[in-house]
Amino acid sequence: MNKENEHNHGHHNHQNHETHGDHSDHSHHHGDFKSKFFISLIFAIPIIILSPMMGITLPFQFSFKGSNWIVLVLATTLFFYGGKPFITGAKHEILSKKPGMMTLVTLGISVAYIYSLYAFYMNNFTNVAHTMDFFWELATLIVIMLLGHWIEMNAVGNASNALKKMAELLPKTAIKIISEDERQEVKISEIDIDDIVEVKAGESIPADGIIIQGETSIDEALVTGESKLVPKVFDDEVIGGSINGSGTIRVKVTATGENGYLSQVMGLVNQAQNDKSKAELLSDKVAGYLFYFAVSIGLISFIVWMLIHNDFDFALERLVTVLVIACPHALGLAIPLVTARSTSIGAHNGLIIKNRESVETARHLSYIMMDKTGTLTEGNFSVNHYESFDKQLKDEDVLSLFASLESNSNHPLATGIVNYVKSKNISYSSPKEVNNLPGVGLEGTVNNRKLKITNVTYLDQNKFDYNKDQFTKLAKEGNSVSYLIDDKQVIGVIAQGDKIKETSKQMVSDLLSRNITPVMLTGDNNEVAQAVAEKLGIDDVHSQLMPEDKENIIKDYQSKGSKVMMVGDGINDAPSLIRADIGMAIGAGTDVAVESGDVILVKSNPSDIISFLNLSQNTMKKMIQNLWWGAGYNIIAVPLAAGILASIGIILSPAVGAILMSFSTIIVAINAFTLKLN
Ligand SMILES: Nc1ncnc2c1ncn2[C@@H]1O[C@H](COP(=O)(O)OP(=O)(O)OP(=O)(O)O)[C@@H](O)[C@H]1O
Ligand SMILES: [Cu+]
Ligand SMILES: [Mg+2]
Repeated sequence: MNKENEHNHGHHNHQNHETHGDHSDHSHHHGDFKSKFFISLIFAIPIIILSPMMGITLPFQFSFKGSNWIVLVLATTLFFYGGKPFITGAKHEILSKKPGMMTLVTLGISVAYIYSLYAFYMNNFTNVAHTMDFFWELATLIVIMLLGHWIEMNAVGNASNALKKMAELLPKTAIKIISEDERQEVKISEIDIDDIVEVKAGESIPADGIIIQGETSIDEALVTGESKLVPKVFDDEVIGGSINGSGTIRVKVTATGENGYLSQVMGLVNQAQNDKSKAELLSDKVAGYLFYFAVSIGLISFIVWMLIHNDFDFALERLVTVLVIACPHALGLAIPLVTARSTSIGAHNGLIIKNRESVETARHLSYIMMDKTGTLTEGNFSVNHYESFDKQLKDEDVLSLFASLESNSNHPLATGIVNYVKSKNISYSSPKEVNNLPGVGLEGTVNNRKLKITNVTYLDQNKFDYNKDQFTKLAKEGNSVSYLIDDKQVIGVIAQGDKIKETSKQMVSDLLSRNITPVMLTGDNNEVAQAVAEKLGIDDVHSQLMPEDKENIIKDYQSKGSKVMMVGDGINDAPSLIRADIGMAIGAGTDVAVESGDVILVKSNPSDIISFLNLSQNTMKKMIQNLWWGAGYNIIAVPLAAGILASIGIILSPAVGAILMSFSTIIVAINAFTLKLN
């Protein structure tokens, strides 16, 4: 149930292209960080030069009488101006009761600022021994924080602007054919379904449609990932956003705007980026803990250093460094960046990942169940034998009856028969009162005769007489065999063969080498199922299944604790696609299957099953690496910042802490960006 709900909202998400997930909350500071960085830098330089404490590193001093006042004014301005994005961010976090990165940074710079005010007061208005102020530390800290966050934002932008790139695939205008000698350039938004548009060589296709004139080859890299020209002729489908090769074509538009293929994919990618996956919820949690961890370690190290050295300045510096270094910025981006990248790599390679959890589940799979027709085989049936058993009917008459009854069905067997009959120029009529018999065939009235087309299971169950030897022979040759019956007897037979997809065999052996057991689930007869399974190397075969059997088999395997993926294309596969831990729909299949799937294979190519497993494996690897770079590094960084190695001279200043914290984010972004499919 739960799962179905998820799917539903997946289909209404095209409106929210504007909305963004939590993690991009601060992306509107993007420009902010940049200009604030440069202006803050200008403020920081005199602060650093005029700060007396810089004497440690500089052999001479620039300070003069009264210069400390200049430092105070500049630093105060810098704190409020440069620190503003962090302070505002912290306010948001505290109001929503989720103290995190911004709160840590704000705590860090506030402690530094307030303490410096105190030092300033002590130095200028009391006779107490010299107290070190922190203004130059504050200045460098703010400047580096701004720089770091600006670079981070850029990196994040690059990793997640796949959507923008996709949107740019569609041209802005199109040439609409109004009449034979009138054409008009119109905006893309003004194209309607059934309009005819002309696409010249080298131009992008403005909308999904069917070629009604001309021939060409088209670069469909947006679905296939590879820039390869696919030949297209009359009646072939074209996808909006793909690029026309050498010929001029006229296209009758079948889908525009939000219904177009590209928009749908963009909607899915967008949704995937906004939904929180389990890994992401985990990283949010860790980020929350990190706040408390940093504050407690910071305070503890402050107290410990006070007890050891009784040096307030030193202790305070350690506190600030801890707060700064623990800024979980990287963590907030660790998972979303990887998923954004993974989803868009998928989409560009014909793998549409509707439910992102499937990427996380994929590594636990023990079984992949596959429907036969359309999944492992082409689903283009040729007719190998047909015969009449009724003396009144010629073989061709039986063939015509088969075609008549099948003519309204879009089952692959039906399409095979109708195409064959059309190619032989045999006429057929329209059926009446057609009724699908799931897992069996169909019934209906043709020329006032009540007829059924069924498989052998039905004949056996209902005790019809038929030629069993002939059946065994046809089936052993790899044929799906269907019978035509009236209420009393079998009046004809048709045997249809299908070709195994080229990449099926490789896919099966790849699965086996990954220790995933391939299982075939088919409604077809045992003999054909065995023949196909043997050719492919599949040992676990379930045949002559009724649609509900597939779901039950999946439940069965699941009840033993296994994770199961189902790959299918038919209406009858929809329940099992939903039932399975991952439902993978073949893109060329029925809409119902596609709606029920968590993942869609646009190219209908079995080798993409392996690509999906690879992508998911690589994605998980990157996520785990990123969790370490985003949070795990604190195991080392925080104690260092707290001064645990001070005894051997390793002490981090707050500014160095800030540099390290930015590094971690940049590493996380680069790591996500280098995610590959294979
Ligand atoms: N329109 C039809 N014409 C003829 N036979 C049909 C038709 N629809 C279903 N059948 C019969 O029912 C059986 C099961 O069909 P179904 O579409 O449920 O198969 P399936 O479980 O998807 O298996 P697969 O796709 O692997 O062949 C078919 O093998 C066929 O014998
Ligand atoms: Cu940060
Ligand atoms: Mg099927």
